[in-house]
Amino acid sequence: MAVYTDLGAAAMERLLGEYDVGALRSAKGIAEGVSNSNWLIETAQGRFILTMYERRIELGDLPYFLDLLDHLSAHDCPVPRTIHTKRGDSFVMVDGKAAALIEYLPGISPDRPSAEQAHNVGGALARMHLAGRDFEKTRPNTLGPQSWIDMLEECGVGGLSEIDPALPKMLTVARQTAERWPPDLPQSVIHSDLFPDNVLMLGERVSGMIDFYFACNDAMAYDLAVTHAAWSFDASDTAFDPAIGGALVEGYEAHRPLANAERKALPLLAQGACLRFIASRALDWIETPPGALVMRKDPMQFVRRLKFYAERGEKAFTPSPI
Ligand SMILES: Nc1ncnc2c1ncn2[C@@H]1O[C@H](COP(=O)(O)OP(=O)(O)O)[C@@H](O)[C@H]1O
Ligand SMILES: N[C@@H](CCOP(=O)(O)O)C(=O)O
Repeated sequence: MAVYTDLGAAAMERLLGEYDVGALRSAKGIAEGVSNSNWLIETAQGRFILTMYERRIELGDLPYFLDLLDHLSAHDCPVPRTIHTKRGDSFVMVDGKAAALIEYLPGISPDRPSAEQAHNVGGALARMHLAGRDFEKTRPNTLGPQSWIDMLEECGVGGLSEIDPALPKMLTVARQTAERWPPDLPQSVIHSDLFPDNVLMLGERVSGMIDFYFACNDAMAYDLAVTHAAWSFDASDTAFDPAIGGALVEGYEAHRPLANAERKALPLLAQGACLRFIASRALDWIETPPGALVMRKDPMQFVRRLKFYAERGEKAFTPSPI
């Protein structure tokens, strides 16, 4: 579940009163998600998402994330707009916590994406990268190569091996990958966490890309590699689906063809993407006590994907027509 804060009816009405969205009709907590509290809000004017920022988010980064939604939406990307208060603010403070009202977008996150859906997600990602190039705010990637090493070191060899005996080795792999990390690939705004649960779809069409709270300025090809690693494997992780991976890359390149250096870098970028999720999941695993309300995600899932990318190299990214 992801409603960490109990906002009573009066507090909710007061909060919504800051906005020009009409009278509050209902507010329902949303079960999905792990980081923030989310409510589906209905007012006389329609539906909205209210997000209260609970963990991992620096207040100083909120203008980047929330203005980015407006920028991308104004550039015809399927991204929800930020609703501003009557005073023009993009977020409000409630008992010391920041909260923002976001446009509601229809759609369902796919659990078994089709190749056509993957193709369209690749296209939406490329269009987002193109639209992000003239976004005036910047934010560094705080989850870049050094952070994987830092997070794994924070877990400690003992902590890692308690999760799985194969995990401590990832510290060496992270150091080696960081040393080989390509420094100068073309950059833009990247989502950097475009998992299926952060995409809403209506049939084959992408109706929404959400959860931009890891967005930053970094290599566009890295974002494609993250998305590839997040979408192209079946839930049991036993199989890579070349039709999904191929369609994703092909859909991306229909809008933004990759430069040779980007294409060559993809296998390493995908290994880095795996390390980023291995490290954050391992740290979350250690910091989240068993029995907590939040589901712990398995770091070993991305150890297996990392091995796949190391073995398969460029062949993992060969486009296959849908
Ligand atoms: N703009 C939106 N339109 C429709 N549903 C949304 C929107 N934003 C979030 N949601 C819903 O809320 C859930 C959790 O949102 P998310 O931003 O992914 O939370 P978290 O950061 O906690 O993972 C999503 O799975 C989706 O169902
Ligand atoms: N996609 C990440 C988890 C990020 O959490 P979120 O709740 O902010 O989407 C992973 O799978 O490890």
